[in-house]
Amino acid sequence: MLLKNFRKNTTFELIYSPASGQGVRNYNWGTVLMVNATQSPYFYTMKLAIVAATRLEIQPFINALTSLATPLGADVFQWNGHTIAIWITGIGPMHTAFALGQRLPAWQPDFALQAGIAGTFRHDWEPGSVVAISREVNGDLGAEDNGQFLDLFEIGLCQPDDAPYQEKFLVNTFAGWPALPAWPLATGVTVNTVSGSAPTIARLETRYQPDIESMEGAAFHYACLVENVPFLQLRCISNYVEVRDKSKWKIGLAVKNLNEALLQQVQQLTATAAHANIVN
Ligand SMILES: O=C(O)c1cccc(C(=O)CC[C@H]2O[C@@H](n3cnc4c(=O)[nH]cnc43)[C@H](O)[C@@H]2O)c1
Repeated sequence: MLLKNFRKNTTFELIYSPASGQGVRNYNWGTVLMVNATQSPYFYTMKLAIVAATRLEIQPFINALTSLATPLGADVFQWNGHTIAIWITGIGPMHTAFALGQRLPAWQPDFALQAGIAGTFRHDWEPGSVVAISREVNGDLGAEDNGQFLDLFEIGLCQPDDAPYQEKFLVNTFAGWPALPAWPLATGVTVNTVSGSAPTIARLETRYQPDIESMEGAAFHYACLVENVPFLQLRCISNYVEVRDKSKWKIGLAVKNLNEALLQQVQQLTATAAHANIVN
């Protein structure tokens, strides 16, 4: 939140609650602050991290930012007084976890937003549809036992409710996010290997009832939950999870729709926060 040039005894509705900073960090959304001229002014700008596995997936968004915002450096922009950083992590959970493990604690963003294309298990969902992921599960972290897959929890190396897991899932409650996402909510499963055989697909569906498959979602949820950063994962469906036929993937459509949704979400976030700049 940025409060500036306020008049004596002005009240402000807290429109944006930062995850970091000082002074107002413990207030909730909707809190009305009374600020008087004897108090030090609080200057808050939102720090937003946009996370993607590949640059290709969010290139249209980066192009839009380049024309609408002020570049502050490589992959860092200023928009409506807020700082937006683009973090390209690489494909898969390992690359994503390492990148976020380095960057989240170092930069401490107020919000993190992951955007990417994904496969869907739901044959009634259309390629090009955008969803927000409400919970994630690791799909291939465990052991094979004589042809049967056992996940970490079934082996007993982890308890289903060991923090930050909730019954095996990495749940986004959207706590700290300004509003519930405008897109349908979906369950995501994260894999190292894109599922492309009937037994693997059946195993994942039976165990976890996922709607969406990606290669980074669980790592993003895990990192944000551990670092206590409010987060949102947006995915746009590029393909069905089925026996691999890349010729059927609608990557162009998925990237287009993903980037429209991403721009809309970021505009909403920055505009809401910018509202705090308005001085009466
Ligand atoms: O051409 C290939 O064989 C190939 C193999 C693995 C991945 C790719 C990608 O282009 C995926 C990039 C990116 O997209 C996400 N994604 C998209 N569809 C799926 C899916 O069905 N299952 C898992 N991940 C998917 C993923 O998050 C990657 O980052 C191409």
